[in-house]
Amino acid sequence: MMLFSYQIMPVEDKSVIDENVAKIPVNSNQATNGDIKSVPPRSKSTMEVNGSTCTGHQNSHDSTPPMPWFGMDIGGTLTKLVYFEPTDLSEAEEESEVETIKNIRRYLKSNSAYGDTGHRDAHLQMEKVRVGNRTGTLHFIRFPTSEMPQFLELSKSKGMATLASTICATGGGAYKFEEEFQREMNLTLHKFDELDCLIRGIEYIEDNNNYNECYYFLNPRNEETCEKVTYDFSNPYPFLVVNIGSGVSILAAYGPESYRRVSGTSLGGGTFLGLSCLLTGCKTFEEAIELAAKGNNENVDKLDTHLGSWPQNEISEIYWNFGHMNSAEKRAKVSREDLACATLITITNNIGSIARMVAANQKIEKVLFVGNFLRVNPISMKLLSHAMEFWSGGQLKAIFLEHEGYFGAVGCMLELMRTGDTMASS
Ligand SMILES: Nc1ncnc2c1ncn2[C@@H]1O[C@H](COP(=O)(O)OP(=O)(O)O)[C@@H](O)[C@H]1O
Ligand SMILES: CC(C)(COP(=O)(O)O)[C@@H](O)C(=O)NCCC(=O)O
Repeated sequence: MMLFSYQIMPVEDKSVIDENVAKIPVNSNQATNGDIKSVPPRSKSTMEVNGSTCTGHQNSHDSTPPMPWFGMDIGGTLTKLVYFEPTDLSEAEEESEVETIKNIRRYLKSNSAYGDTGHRDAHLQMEKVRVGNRTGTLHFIRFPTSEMPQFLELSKSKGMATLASTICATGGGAYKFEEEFQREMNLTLHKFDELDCLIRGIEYIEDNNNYNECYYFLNPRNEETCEKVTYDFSNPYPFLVVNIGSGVSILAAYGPESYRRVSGTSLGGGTFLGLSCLLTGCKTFEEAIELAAKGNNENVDKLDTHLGSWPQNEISEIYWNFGHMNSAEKRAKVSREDLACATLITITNNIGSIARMVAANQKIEKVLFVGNFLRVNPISMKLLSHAMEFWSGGQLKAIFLEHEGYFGAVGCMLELMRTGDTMASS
C-alpha cells in the first residue's frame, strides 16, 4: 500500500461567491470564521468549586450541582458521555445517597456494553481526578447518535427520569434532542458552546493525565522503526486543534482563555464513512478501517510525473486521488479493500493539507489532531504525522491525544461545575 500520496491544494479566491450558488451551504473556507473568543477562566471556579458534600440528589449546602455529574456531546455521528464517579464518599454520604444514583453508578461501572451499541472505553478511564472539590473516576462512554431513542429508553428504565436533574450537553444534537429529553426523561438539557467545551476539555485532560495524554509518531513511514512517543505539552501555547469528527473544525488556541475557529472542512470522518459504505458495502467504521488496512490505493489513485520546481526537490511523482477510476478496465480490477484505502487516504490528505496551510497562516507549529475519526485509525495518524513534517520542512508537529473524541463531553461536564445549579445558557 502506498500511503503517502501527496496533494496540492488549488489556491482559489473564495471571497467571490456566485449569487446563483449563494443558497448552497457554505464551507468555512468561504464563510467568515469566528472572532477571538475568551473561554471563562478555568481557575478554581471551574475545577475546584467550593463546597463539601455531594450526597446524592441535591447538595443543599454548597455550590456544586447535584449528582450524578455527566457531560454529553451529541455529535452528528456519535454521542459521547462522560460520567464522574465520586470515590471519596464518606459513609454518611453513601447512606444518604438516593438509591437511583447508586444503581446508575453500579450499572455504568459493571458493564462495558450498554444495549446493542453503547460502549464504555474502559482503557481511557481516569482514576483519582479532581472535579469540583471531589476526587473520583472519569468514565468514557459512546453510542451512535442515531440510537438516541434507545438510549433514552434505557436511561428511563434506570430511573434517570425520577431524578429530574440537569444534564449539560453540547454538539448539534443538544438542540435536536432537547424536546425528547424533556418529554421522555423529565430532564432539562443545558446547552454549551461545543468549541468552548472542546478547548476546555483538552486543557483539563492534558493537565490531569499525568503527562500521558499527548503523543506523536517518530518515523511514521517506517513500519519497523515507527514509535509512539509521549509529547511534553507543558508549554502548550499557541497550538492548533484539528477536530476530525463528522466534519472538521480547526481552532487556534493562543492562550489559556483565548481561541478562535480559523477554518474547517465539510470533508471529514462522516465523508470517509459515507463514501466507504457506498463504495465497498461495508456497514461500520471499524469494518471500513479494517478494509483500508488491507487495501492498496495505487490501484485507485493515479500516480503522475510532474515537471517543475517544487520546494521539496525529491518529489517528482504525485497522485491524483481516484484517477484510475476513470478507466473501466481498472474499475473492473479494483477491490473493496483498495477503495476503502484510497478513500481513507484521500480524506486524510485533504485534512492534512488544510491543517498545514492554516498552521502556516497562523504561524503555529503544534498541531493537535483530535476527534473520533482517529479512533482505531493508525493509518491516518501516521499519514498526518508524515505529511505535516514533510511539507513543512520539519517545522510542524502532528500531536495526537489519547482521549481522541471525548474532549467536548469533558469540557461540558466542567461547565456544569462552573455554572453549578444556576446554569447560564439553556
Ligand atoms: N464506532 C463508530 N461509529 C461511527 N463512526 C465512528 C466510530 N468510530 C469512529 N468513527 C468515526 O468518527 C467520526 C465521528 O467522530 P466524532 O468526533 O464523534 O464526531 P461527531 O461529534 O460529529 O459525531 C465518524 O464520522 C467516523 O469517521
Ligand atoms: C458542523 C461541525 C461544527 C460539527 O462538528 P462535528 O459533529 O463534526 O464534530 C463540524 O462538522 C464543522 O465544523 N463542519 C464545518 C465544515 C466547514 O467548515 O465547511
